[in-house]
Amino acid sequence: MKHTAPLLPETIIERAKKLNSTLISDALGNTGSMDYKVKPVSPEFKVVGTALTVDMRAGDNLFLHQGIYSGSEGYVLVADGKGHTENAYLGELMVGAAKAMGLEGIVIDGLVRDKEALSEIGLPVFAKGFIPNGPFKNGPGDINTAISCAGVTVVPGDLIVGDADGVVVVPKDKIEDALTKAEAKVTYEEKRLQAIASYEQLRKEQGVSEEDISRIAPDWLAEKMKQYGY
Ligand SMILES: O=C([O-])CC(=O)C(=O)O
Ligand SMILES: [Mg+2]
Repeated sequence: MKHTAPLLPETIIERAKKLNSTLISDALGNTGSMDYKVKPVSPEFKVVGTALTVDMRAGDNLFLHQGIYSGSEGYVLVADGKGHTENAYLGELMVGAAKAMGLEGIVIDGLVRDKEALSEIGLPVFAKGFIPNGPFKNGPGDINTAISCAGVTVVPGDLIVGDADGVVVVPKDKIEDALTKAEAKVTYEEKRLQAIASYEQLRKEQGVSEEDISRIAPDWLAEKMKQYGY
């Protein structure tokens, strides 16, 4: 049995909660996202926390059960279900237990069941879809080892950020840099949103001409388009 990685500092978690999956992926150079099929069971679900990993045999959730009772507040269970599509890895009982244990959420490369109950319980669960078939419970599997989950490497202790767009994994040694870059992107995007809104107002109230395009288009566009003769 391997030890659970220490929780990421609360300052890191609070900063990440003010961001979202897309800003963080931008900060990682358009990387970090799990397969696009991994989505929240309910679109309003969001999760930020420290990865606690589970490796499972395809279609078998024995180690996911154990993982739930190894967890506590601050951790997101990230389980490699090998993209298996014939059995669900969890349902309302396990999600209820995970919530009772204080876990922040569960991310699975695979399917789940009891969709309506999962939406009501409210613990953010991210998965590739739903199927009524239940899982086997024989193992083998592992807890707190490096896994590959839906196309991304997850090491225990990594930062997990999930929302309506999907799930992004930030390797431990890149967290500080990624958060700093994502925070700078927030400032940039706020300015862009303002420019876009002012242009719309100007167009409706006074009308605009071709020169006014520089008021709405991003600064880098004209320079990049020169090579194409624009
Ligand atoms: O059978 C299982 O292990 C999963 C399940 O149905 C539940 O959590 O409700
Ligand atoms: Mg059940």
